This record gives sequence, structure tokens and C-alpha cells, in this order.
Amino acid sequence: MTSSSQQRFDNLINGEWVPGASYAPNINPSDVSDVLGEYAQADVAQVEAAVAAARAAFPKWSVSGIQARADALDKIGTEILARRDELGRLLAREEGKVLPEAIGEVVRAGNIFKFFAGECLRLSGEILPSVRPGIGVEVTREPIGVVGMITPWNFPIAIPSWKIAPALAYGCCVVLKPADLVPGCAWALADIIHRSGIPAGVFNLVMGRGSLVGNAIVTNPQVDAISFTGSVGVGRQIAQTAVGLGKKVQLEMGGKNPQVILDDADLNLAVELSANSGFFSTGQRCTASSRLIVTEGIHDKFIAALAERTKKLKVGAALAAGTDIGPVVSQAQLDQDMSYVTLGQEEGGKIVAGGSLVEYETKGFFMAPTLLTETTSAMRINREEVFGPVVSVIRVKDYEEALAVANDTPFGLSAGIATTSLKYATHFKRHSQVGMVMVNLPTAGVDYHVPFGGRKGSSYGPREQGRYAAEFFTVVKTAYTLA
Ligand SMILES: NC(=O)C1=CN([C@@H]2O[C@H](COP(=O)(O)OP(=O)(O)OC[C@H]3O[C@@H](n4cnc5c(N)ncnc54)[C@H](OP(=O)(O)O)[C@@H]3O)[C@@H](O)[C@H]2O)C=CC1
Ligand SMILES: O=C(O)CCC(=O)C(=O)O
Repeated sequence: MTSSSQQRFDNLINGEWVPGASYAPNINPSDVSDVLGEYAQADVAQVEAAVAAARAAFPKWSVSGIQARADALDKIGTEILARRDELGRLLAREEGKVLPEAIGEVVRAGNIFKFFAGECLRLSGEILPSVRPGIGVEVTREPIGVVGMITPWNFPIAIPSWKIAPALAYGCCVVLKPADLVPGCAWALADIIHRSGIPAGVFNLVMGRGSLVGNAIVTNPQVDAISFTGSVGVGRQIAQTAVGLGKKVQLEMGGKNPQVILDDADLNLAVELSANSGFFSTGQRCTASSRLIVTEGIHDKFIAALAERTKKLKVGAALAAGTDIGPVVSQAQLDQDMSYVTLGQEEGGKIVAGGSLVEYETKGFFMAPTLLTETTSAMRINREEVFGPVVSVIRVKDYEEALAVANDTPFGLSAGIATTSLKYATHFKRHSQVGMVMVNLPTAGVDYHVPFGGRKGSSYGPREQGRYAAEFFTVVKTAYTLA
């Protein structure tokens, strides 16, 4: 960091803070007159320097002691948790997540580092007998190498953390490019990692645009693997390039997650979890439920109650006490959200709550949480990811139709069912074509110590998080020894 009239935040390359080729302002979506600082924009030469530093650090770090790695990760987790309020305010200010959710995300990031500190001590392999007498077989895991990480804006500290922590735990070196809209949390995290005792070059931060900085990481031959979270279009493009260059790839992309509400559901619970899934975090979660699939016996009373609940949600600045729904992250995302509200109506949907921008005391990207009824599965509003506080409702006859509609999507990240029937809950858990399924819980809001990821168009490559993260960050070696 250097000081000027507006505070400047630099890239971290080979253990040094390096000024950017240029700088860009980090703007508060709750109040566009509030600039958090000027953040470095790397050029291609800086990306190459960061990758070279990671490459050079890898041989030593890949065989470093597990106690030293565990201690460093634990120290990082401890500092994040100790600074939860301050980092939560930073997150709320730069991304627009309301303060309690922002603090929750920071706590999650701290816990992820603590979890992977423990994982350093639980690395294991297998010893197997050979089919040939007198030979021993060992199966072990080794770090994959230099990992390029490209992260989105919607979880500015948790997503980088759940990529960085396992990478470091398993002995990989890292080059992180955070989303250009939210460099503040990534910079704060880099600063904490930098001071944790991890050797220079093991972790590098290069900020800037995806088309330049992200692309330079993806195409660099010294990068062994790419872990990406973001949109389907960019994810597929990255995969094509990276796989073509022989890199290992992990993609977490969009969702069009269904929330099924059956006639026998607990009405209040169904309303609460639908409001949470659809509107909390301003609907900007890949696990958000943007499709409510409701059986006809409960449909009208459920919609009436959910519309009432939606209208009571308070839209406002992320840091203001009592705000339920913060701003949309940017003008471009707001335009996209509002265009889907218009499209949903043009396709025949009826607005029963929201549908408009919200005037607020500060100039930000505020819109009312919006509920559209009378939609069908074939409509674009039910097929494309909106990524905002927009939820559409599909009326169905019974459970069988609900399941068919839930699965009628190119995505497969998460799905939920609200029911008191063990039979339907059990059937849904087995037959829902997703990576994560919830019974009487919101589709969003997951644990940090278990696998995260989807099927179909939502994900590609090994799962993230929990001990399943080892699949991506390590490569298996089989050793034969003549006794
Ligand atoms: N599944 C999820 O968790 C998320 C899904 N999305 C979906 O994506 C839509 C658009 O959001 P957006 O943030 O623009 O998502 P993107 O997929 O464009 O961005 C995700 C990350 O990829 C980077 N990137 C963009 N283009 C390239 C490229 N050519 N090569 C390498 N890296 C690149 C971005 O950089 P930069 O910051 O410069 O754009 C960012 O760091 C949303 O409306 C939503 O539908 C968005 C965020 C998260
Ligand atoms: O639902 C969650 O807790 C996580 C969501 C997420 O990771 C995302 O939206 O990218």
C-alpha cells in the first residue's frame, strides 16, 4: 500500500508490494460517491512475474514441513476471525452484502483457514499389497504445482479463501486474480497471508480485469491448474483454453436452483426459506433459488404469504442498521436484473411484489426484491441465471411434476424441497439432479467443511471445499518397491 490523496493498494508479487501499471477506484455500491481506495491494475509483465515467483517457490514449498504450513494457516484464520467486524464492514462497503451477512462471510473465511490448518496434519495415503509377490505398493498425493485462481465478486473473501487455504495446505503455490469490482477483501486477505510467515512467492496477488490479467494467468505455460468461479460463458472459455494447454481445471459457475414447495409443507417455514434463498445477499448467490415450484393445493396461500414477507424486506445501504437487502453490486448487474423483470412480464409473468428500482438516501444500485407468478418452465426467466433479487413461481399439479420441472434446467448446483413427507424428501434427495440438495432449508448457505459443487452446466472438475478439495490440488502417485 502507498499513500496519496486516495489510498493506493498494490499487487503482491514475490513477497513485495508492487505498484500497479495503473490504478482503478473501488466504489461502494450503496453510495457511489464513496470510494474505498485506488487498487492496482496489473499488466501482463506483472502477471508473468507473479507466476515466475510462484514457480520458483514451488520446489521448496511443496516439500515444506506440515507443522509450518498448519501454523501459518492457523495464524491466517486467527487474524481473520479476530478482525471479523472490520473486515465485515469492508466487505459490506465494497460488495453491498448487509453487515451481518458480511461478518458471517468473514467468519466463514477464517474457519476455512482453521479447517485446512488441521488438514495439513491429516494428509494420508494408502499402502496396498501388489499382485506380484515381494513388491509393496504405496499411493500418495503430491501438490499439483502453481494454481491460478480467478474469483467472482459475490463472495469476495470466502471464495478466495476456499481456494487458497487448500492450495497452501497441500503444498501448492498461488496466483490470485480477484474480481475487479471487489479487490479490497482480496487485498486485505493477501496482507494477512503475507504477514503469516509463508515464504515469498508462495502466494501472489495480481488485481485487474479478467480479459487481461485473468487471461494472462490462464494462458501462462508455467501455471499447472486453474480454479475459477463465475459465469458460465467465461468459465467455458477458460476451460477450453486451459485444457488445450494441458492444465487441470475446476469451474464453479451458475445455477437456476429450484425450491419445491409441496402441499404438506409447513407454510411459515416454506415462506421463510424461500425469502432467504431468493432474496438474501440480494439474490447474488450461485446457490440462490430463483425458481419456486409450488403444488396447486398450497400455491395461493403460499404466494400471498411470501408476497407479504417480500414487501416487508427493507432495502437499503449495506452498512445501515436494519437493512435486509443491500444494493445490487454494480450498474451493469442492476441493468441485467431489471431487464429480466421486464422480460418475465413480457413472457406472461405477473408481479406480486417489487418490480422496480428503489429510491434511497444515497445514490446506489437499489432494487426491490421481486416476485413473479404465473410463469412456466419454458420461459427464459426460468432458464437463464438472473443473479439478482428476482424470483419466479411455477405452479405444478403434484410432486412428480415438481421434480420434473426442478430437473428441467441446464444447471445443477443446488435444489431444495419444503415438505413434511419423509417419502418425498427421500425421493427428492435421490432424484434431484444437483450437487447439493436441501430438505426444509434454503438452497443457499452451505457449510465450509463439506464438498461444494454441482452437476450439468453448473460445475466442471473436482469438488471444492472440505477434504474433497484434495482431488483438485493434488496429483496421485503410485510407487512400487521390491522388498
Ligand atoms: N456462480 C457464481 O458464483 C457467480 C456467477 N456469476 C454470474 O456471472 C454473471 C456476470 O458476472 P461477472 O462477475 O461479470 O462474472 P465473470 O464470469 O465475468 O467474472 C468472474 C471472474 O472471471 C474474470 N474474467 C472475466 N473474463 C475473463 C477472461 N476472459 N479470462 C479470464 N478471467 C476472466 C472476472 O474478471 P473481472 O472482474 O474483470 O470481470 C472475474 O474475476 C453474473 O450476472 C452471474 O450470472 C457471477 C459471479 C459469481
Ligand atoms: O450459498 C452459499 O453459502 C455459497 C454460495 C456461493 O458460493 C456462491 O454464490 O458463489
